Amino acid sequence: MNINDYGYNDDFATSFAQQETSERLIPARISAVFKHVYRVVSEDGEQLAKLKTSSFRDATRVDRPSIGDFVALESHPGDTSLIHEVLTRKTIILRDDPDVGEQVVAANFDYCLLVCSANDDFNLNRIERYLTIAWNSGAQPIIVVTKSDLTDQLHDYLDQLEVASFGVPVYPVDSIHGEGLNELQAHFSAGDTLVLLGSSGVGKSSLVNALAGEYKMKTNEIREDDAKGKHTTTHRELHLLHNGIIVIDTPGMRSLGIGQASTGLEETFQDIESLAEQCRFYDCAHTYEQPDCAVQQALTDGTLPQKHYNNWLKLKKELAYNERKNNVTQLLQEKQKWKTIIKAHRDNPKKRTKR
Ligand SMILES: Nc1nc2c(ncn2[C@@H]2O[C@H](COP(=O)(O)OP(=O)(O)OP(=O)(O)O)[C@@H](O)[C@H]2O)c(=O)[nH]1
Ligand SMILES: [Zn+2]
Repeated sequence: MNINDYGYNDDFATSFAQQETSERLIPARISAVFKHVYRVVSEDGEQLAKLKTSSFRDATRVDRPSIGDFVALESHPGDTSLIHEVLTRKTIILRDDPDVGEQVVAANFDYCLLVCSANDDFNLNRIERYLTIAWNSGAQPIIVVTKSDLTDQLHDYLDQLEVASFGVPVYPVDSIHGEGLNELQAHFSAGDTLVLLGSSGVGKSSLVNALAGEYKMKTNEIREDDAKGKHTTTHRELHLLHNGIIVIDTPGMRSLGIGQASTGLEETFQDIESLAEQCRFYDCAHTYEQPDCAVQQALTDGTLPQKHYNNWLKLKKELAYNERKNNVTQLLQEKQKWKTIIKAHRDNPKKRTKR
């Protein structure tokens, strides 16, 4: 098995070369994430791996490997291998989970496919949300309109997308009969990694199967705890398709908040952002009827669609909320740090504690 087939390239090799260890390590990619164990692929083939405890003792959830990550592996063929380090990520999608906090949904993908279907589910606001996430991830967004065979209004949908996408490529496809697939396929090369963002039922799995030809999405099971004979299944997986394209499949993609995607928001709403720049009021919120506000004027003369503007406001609010929440978290962490320092000082007043 050649790790380059899995998207390993010079950038990751540079990150890998920075290891300072006497052990023999090899580069590997995380191809499945289970509760306490990972599946990795490397020149030694497919194997199970665990975190090397000493390397990840102080690691946050975000520091730990996620699907798509490249890692430095102490390989033990036939036994459980050890992950020493996560190599510098090229792209990333984060998700703030109310139960477990911030975590990495996927890493190191080249393209974000924003999948929507050409039927009643078609929703421009949702596309704008996905665009925001995609721009912020660092990967290139591509919009795929599935089920093109089920509508006679395809051109209407494509027109709407052309306005909203600012040059992001848009591909209509019919995954069942194969229409439009060659055009989409031509966008990718072997070794490219894709993630698909889209609501349940829009046709993500069908699209992957269609792109892959004979490939069928398979389900995976793993025996996690031999002593108790427990089985755990997962959907966090990375697949190498027969045409050399790599697809990350994770349920985390179905409902995503925009997190702190301020860059993504600027890209997605670049028309409003540039209107806002033209606005002559220094700290205008562009939200209420102010006769000379450039944004309000564009709304009035109809050059700025109201729906697009409303979604911008909504996502901006969500962003502001997330940032406030993050500040509170930082504040609490800071407080906790000082508590620890004060306690250490109290327990041992002579010893100076490091901040
Ligand atoms: N006619 C037509 N049907 C499609 C197309 N793509 C998907 N479908 C159908 O839409 C349904 C949902 O497709 P899936 O591929 O399972 O959707 P998904 O996005 O993977 O759904 P989740 O796994 O729930 O996220 C299935 O019945 C597919 O056969 C298409 O291009 N044309
Ligand atoms: Zn204004």
